[in-house]
Amino acid sequence: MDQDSERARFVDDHWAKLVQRVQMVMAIADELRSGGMLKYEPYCKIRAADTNQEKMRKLYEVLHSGGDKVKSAFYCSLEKHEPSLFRALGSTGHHTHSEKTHSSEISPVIHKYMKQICSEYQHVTEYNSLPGEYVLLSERFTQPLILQKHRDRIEREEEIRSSGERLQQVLSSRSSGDSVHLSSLFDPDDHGNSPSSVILQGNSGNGKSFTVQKIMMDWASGDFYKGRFDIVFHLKCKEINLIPGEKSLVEILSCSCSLSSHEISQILQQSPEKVLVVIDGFDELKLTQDINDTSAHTDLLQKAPPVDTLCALLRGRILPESFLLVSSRSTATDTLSNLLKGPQRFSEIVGFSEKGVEEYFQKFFQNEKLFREAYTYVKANETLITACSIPVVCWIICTTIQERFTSGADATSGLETTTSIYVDFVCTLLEHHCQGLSQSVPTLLRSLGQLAERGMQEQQVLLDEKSVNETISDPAGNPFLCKFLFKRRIRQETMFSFMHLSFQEFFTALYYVLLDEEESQRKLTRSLLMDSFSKPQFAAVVQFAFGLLNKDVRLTLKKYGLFICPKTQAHLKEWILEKVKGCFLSSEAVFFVLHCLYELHEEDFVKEAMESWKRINPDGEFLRRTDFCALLYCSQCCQRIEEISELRLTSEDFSMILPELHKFKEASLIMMDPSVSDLSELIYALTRGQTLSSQCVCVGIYQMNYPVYSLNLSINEELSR
Ligand SMILES: Nc1ncnc2c1ncn2[C@@H]1O[C@H](COP(=O)(O)OP(=O)(O)OP(=O)(O)O)[C@@H](O)[C@H]1O
Repeated sequence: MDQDSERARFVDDHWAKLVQRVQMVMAIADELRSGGMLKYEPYCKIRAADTNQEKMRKLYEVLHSGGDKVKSAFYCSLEKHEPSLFRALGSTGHHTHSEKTHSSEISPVIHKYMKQICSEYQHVTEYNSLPGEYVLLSERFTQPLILQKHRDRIEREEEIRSSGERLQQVLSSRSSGDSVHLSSLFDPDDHGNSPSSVILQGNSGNGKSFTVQKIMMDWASGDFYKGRFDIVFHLKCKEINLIPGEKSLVEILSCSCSLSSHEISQILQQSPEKVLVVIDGFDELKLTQDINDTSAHTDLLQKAPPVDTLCALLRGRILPESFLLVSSRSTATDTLSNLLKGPQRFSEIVGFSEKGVEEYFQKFFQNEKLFREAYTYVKANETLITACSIPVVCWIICTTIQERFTSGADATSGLETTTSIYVDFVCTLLEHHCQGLSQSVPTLLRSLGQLAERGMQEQQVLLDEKSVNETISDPAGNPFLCKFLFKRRIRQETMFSFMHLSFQEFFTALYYVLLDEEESQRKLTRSLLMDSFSKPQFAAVVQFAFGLLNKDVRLTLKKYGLFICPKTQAHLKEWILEKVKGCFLSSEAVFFVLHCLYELHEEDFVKEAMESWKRINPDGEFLRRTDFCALLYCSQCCQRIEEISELRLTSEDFSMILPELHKFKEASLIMMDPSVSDLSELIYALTRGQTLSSQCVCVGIYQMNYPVYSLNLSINEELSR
């Protein structure tokens, strides 16, 4: 097909849109007339028509009768007088002279920009990186679960309350197993419609900035959006807040990348419909004007305060044909949505799925053995594996475990407590994800604790806006809170929550231990501990409270001006000593106490408690791996334990407890499906005196859940020598 026919085809194909959108009809008609393509009479008819659409219809009669040559002339005139529309329709591929010069000038510039993005964005500086240290993005980035769906109130509540396996089931039911891939964020929906702007919502630490970095890197490497976006710009709202004076969009973009204002201006004018601007951290933008402001700021080069210029871009006043991807915490999504041009699409980074957590650990350790050890340990702890769905928690846990490996220990020796990981998480967000807090850290954490406790007392995880506003001074700027909008009949309702129930429990515990002596006596000791066993919803709170008493944890809290009164520490410890010395504890209470001691992680005190515990009776209950780790740690802390009865052991548990067995004066074990080697190891250990010295061990052997036989292995000191 020759050039004229191609251009004629273009005009025919886009005629319906041209009729609606061409504004400069008379300028085009004048040019056609002076080029001898339009006679006087039809020219007058066009001029006499009332509307642009009518003028275009009259013009078409001329184009139609004039054939490809006239249509080709119209095509060139259109390019000149309606450049934006012309580019939006995506020309013929046969470039006119001016197109050719532009693209040949611009593509090396874009190419250079892409190379520069690749070299900059492939590196990640971590929170603990020393100067000059970095890791590669490819060694860390793991695709998070992204949903393009608002969940209703019941669904949200279910997600916040579920943990472990159950949470995974709940999340996969939300996505029918499909996470949206980053490369598909702008794909057409089922009706063939593509969005102009995409909202990428996510809680603090869920990886919005990280995801943006990955998108930039993949576009610049040619993996994403090829052919769709010629150029992708990256703006960070927290940096825009700091740009002084008045700036045009072109100037703001040039502040954030290696291109000059002139190069940017050329690129934007040539094909605005091939431009994607990624704006990270809308929640951090210090809005200066009313979001309903209607000032006409439409020019790429018009100067205004940088935040106002950015708002004009978000509204679609500047560069209306471009595409926007804007990340925000949930606390600012409603404001963003009111501002942002349409059609919009909502997407949410929910965090890592279990598979994502596994992949992250694999990438982090890059060693199969270390990965297995670390992952198995974390997977066994329901609270930790649930918290790992927050990517930054994965980083904290892997970094902590790796330090243990480096110092020669295995993942399970001198384990980190769950509380210490939660404290690290809070510190990380306070240090790296809070800019310009409007209040002191102690005030912020105390108010969060108060809110958390109120919810716990009322057994609520979704907290109404009124209670939140009464307790928290700036909920929108608080990285620990999430905000949801729900439909309620004909209105919207706003609710808040913590990232997960376990964080609500943690903040409640923090609140209790930070109270002054009198308040702590009233709230914690008298009310909560007195009947802690009848308030199962507070079990995790009490365990976290013990975790917060740990010496290292207290030292960390002290850095933030948070002090736990010595009397509160003493009360909690006295309470647990009374529990273990006193009456018979149910199997549930046994594990509860073991976990409190584990979280406290203070060897001397654990020794005292274990040695005064008369009879530890798990009552044949099935032990979770975390229960077992807590028991193991507690027995490692002391020399002698009176009695443990009906301790049910799998083959794996058995090999873990065997080195500690000699500490129990009396032990009755239930061994589930033991192998011959388990039994011979037991006998070997007993008779070699590794375990028994005036000790009594009874072993019930179970096969397929049925008792098969029992052994009474009491050996006196003489024999064991
Ligand atoms: N997809 C991911 N793959 C690997 N690590 C991730 C991922 N997402 C986040 N992380 C880890 O979590 C940390 C925090 O992520 P990021 O800074 O992107 O959070 P954010 O959502 O932007 O938080 P905020 O709203 O507070 O700005 C990262 O530095 C990184 O260590």
